[in-house]
Amino acid sequence: MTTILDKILAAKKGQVEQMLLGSIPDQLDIITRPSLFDALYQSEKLQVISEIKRASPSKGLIAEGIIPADQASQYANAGAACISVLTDTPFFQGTFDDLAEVASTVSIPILCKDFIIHPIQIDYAKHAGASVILLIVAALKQEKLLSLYEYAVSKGLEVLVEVHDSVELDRALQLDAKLIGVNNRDLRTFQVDLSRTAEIAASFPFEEKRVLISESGIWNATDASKVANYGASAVLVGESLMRSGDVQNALQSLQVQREVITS
Ligand SMILES: O=P(O)(O)OC[C@@H](O)[C@@H](O)c1c[nH]c2ccccc12
Repeated sequence: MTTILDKILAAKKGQVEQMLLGSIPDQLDIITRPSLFDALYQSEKLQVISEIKRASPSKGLIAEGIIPADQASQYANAGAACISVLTDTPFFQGTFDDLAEVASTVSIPILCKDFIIHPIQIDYAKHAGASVILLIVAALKQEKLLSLYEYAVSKGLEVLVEVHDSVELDRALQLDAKLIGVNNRDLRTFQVDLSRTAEIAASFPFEEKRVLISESGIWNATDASKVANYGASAVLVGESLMRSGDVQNALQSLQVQREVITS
């Protein structure tokens, strides 16, 4: 069965070929951003990574005509730990220009949310001002995953490694990834199930100075408390914040108290 991830990755190969033919845009942003890991590790409150998300394959159009800089300022003012910017165009209607616009507006960490399969995408992310990139374990063979991980680290970037089951968690741990995200959305069926975070948390080595981030399907304080109790340090939230008429209130309601796990 061809999954949405297969389709996205096939399109991404074409985009990378185009990128390789052109030249990388000039580096726009030279500010040093604080470390996302430091903001999350042993935080007493659940932290929020808030996403700029115009559209998605599962939900279609979410927020047409938004201005990324405005949305980003609202997130930062509300106390977001990091802003995630989708840069994939065909499926999510994001761009590297969105990322650059956000980078020139806020000084908190910025995550480039894309389907990275080639180092040139990491160069683009860095040049547009990202301080963190996403690598999706399900999208990459281990050797490729490792080489992209090392390339990003060599460029001074932090890496969020996304997993969806315990086999993938083992692969993330082989890289010695410190920031590990579990996607509650199954990319084959689009079903969201917060107990995915519980599953991963059950075998997550919290005592090893790593943080677990619960991604997708977080709508309210009840959801946030659930994943905080499983052990998540942060949530990655797109749709519910994009649709909210009161970003400050919506975001702050997710910053629930959590129990700090120390070894
Ligand atoms: O809009 P949501 O359900 O709050 O989800 C946000 C984020 O987790 C989701 O956009 C996401 C998680 N992993 C990804 C990988 C690629 C693209 C998108 C994603």
